[in-house]
Amino acid sequence: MKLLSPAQTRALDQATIRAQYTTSTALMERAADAVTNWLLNELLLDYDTEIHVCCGPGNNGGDGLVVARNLHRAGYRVHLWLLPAARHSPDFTHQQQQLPAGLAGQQISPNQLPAIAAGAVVVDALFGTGLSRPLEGAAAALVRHINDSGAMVVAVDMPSGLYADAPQPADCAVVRADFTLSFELPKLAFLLPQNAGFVGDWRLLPIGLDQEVIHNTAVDRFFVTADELRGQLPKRPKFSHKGTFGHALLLAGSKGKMGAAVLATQACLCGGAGLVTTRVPAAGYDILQISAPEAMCLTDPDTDCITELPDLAPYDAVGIGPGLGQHDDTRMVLRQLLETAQVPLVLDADALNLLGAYPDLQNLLPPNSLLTPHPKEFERLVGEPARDDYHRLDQLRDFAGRTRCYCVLKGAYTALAAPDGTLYFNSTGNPGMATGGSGDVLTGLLLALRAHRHLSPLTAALLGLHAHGRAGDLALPHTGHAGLLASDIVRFIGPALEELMG
Ligand SMILES: NC(=O)C1=CN([C@@H]2O[C@H](COP(=O)(O)OP(=O)(O)OC[C@H]3O[C@@H](n4cnc5c(N)ncnc54)[C@H](OP(=O)(O)O)[C@@H]3O)[C@@H](O)[C@H]2O)[C@@H](O)CC1
Ligand SMILES: Nc1ncnc2c1ncn2[C@@H]1O[C@H](COP(=O)(O)OP(=O)(O)O)[C@@H](O)[C@H]1O
Ligand SMILES: [K+]
Repeated sequence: MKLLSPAQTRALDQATIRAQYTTSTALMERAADAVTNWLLNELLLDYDTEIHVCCGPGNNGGDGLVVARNLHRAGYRVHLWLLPAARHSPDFTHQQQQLPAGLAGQQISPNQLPAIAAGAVVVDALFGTGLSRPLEGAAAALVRHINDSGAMVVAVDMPSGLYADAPQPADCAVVRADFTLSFELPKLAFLLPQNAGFVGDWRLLPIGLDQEVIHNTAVDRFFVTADELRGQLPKRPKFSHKGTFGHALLLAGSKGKMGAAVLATQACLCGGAGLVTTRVPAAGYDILQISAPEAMCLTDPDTDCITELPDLAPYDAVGIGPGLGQHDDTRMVLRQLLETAQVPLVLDADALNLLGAYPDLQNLLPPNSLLTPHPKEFERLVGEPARDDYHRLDQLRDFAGRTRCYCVLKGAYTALAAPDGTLYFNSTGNPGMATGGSGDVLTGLLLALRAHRHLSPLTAALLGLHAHGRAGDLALPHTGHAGLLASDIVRFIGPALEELMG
């Protein structure tokens, strides 16, 4: 799915009106009907609930007027509140004229705010994608009043006061919604941790916007869903053998962190690599052979950390980092790997920390390498804290462009930046995956997919991120959030990949 800017959203709106020979009022009614249906069928509003519909002066407010009208006609207890404004959009004015006699909107002011009971539902239709500046005066007062009310808040299209794809200044008033009902496509703002308290749970309501126009709109950011990835993992041919699916080499583990090597190895096996060899310090030999008997184990001469790079000739891809430690000798192994590798690389954890601590190593990164930092590792990698989540995405794009690599930023909605600066956001996963070892599993899975001979670096990365989160989602009903362990994610990698197979 494309993540459009507000200007592109407006253009899409207009193009839909032209392509479907419809009117902007009719489109507004579609949007408002979708919101009304969601309130009735998903939120299960009951007739006793006090509903406050708060409308701004533009088309977001126009949506709100239609929702209020719909609910009023259906017999619900609707209170309609309007913001004072110098100008209203034509569609707002039109919808205001359609209000039934029993539903008069009342204008609010900073010292005349509606009484909202804690058990009420507030429909926030103050501002949507047309927000042009931070809220002040009556709008800011109403937003703070809604936030303090304890009512359930459902935002139409956007929580009012939030920009769709840019940061807002600290301390400005933004609605804290329980649910945000957005039309057709998500907004970038929904995917960023700093906005979680405003957006709440977000849902997409289809309103029949023109698919051809969406298809032809050029964007550099995507929210990647299962529909877009299904079929991208090649089916295994009847006469395939273990040599068909690549031989992966993993360098992982150090004293006290051999489990990371085990998890990444298991994930690489479940990710479909034909053969997996894991290089561990000598102390890891029994651990690895017992816990991952399907993998081959190449021990380092050193007991506790990796000090020598094995011959890379047999391998189709190399992964390095989980539980690796940052010993000086290990750093030399990383340097040698970066200087000599002719096959795809996946770099994680301490390999990234070493790249951060010794930035000259970054100049050696082979193009198309895949790096998988979480935000802290990413900060070490770029050597500068981000001002906010938007700035961090800029840093991610810059890093991918500068190194010509694919760089992940892990979290809920993990982001992937491609060397051309395109951003892809993953749509799977759950908070149960916020547990030690989940990232090691991702590394192993991505390594398997990079060893696959028929996947581009981008497709491998997108499939891996999706399948990792999906495996976590498939594990969840069996484990619950607290009980979900990294090894549970491993167990469901196979089923998650199967869903994506051609
Ligand atoms: N595109 C679609 O797919 C569809 C879109 N639809 C709906 O339309 C919405 C977009 O409508 P929109 O463009 O009229 O903008 P909206 O958010 O109502 O605000 C604009 C008004 O607010 C004002 N204003 C702005 N900032 C302000 C501030 N800080 N403080 C005070 N005032 C401020 C601004 O005034 P101005 O900046 O000109 O002074 C203008 O009057 C979209 O979110 C969705 O709900 C659906 O109906 C159909 C399908
Ligand atoms: N709230 C969440 N929602 C979805 N995925 C999550 C969430 N929290 C963590 N994850 C995923 O779990 C993994 C955690 O990786 P990482 O922080 O490196 O863990 P570790 O270092 O313990 O292995 C990442 O792939 C991340 O996207
Ligand atoms: K809104």
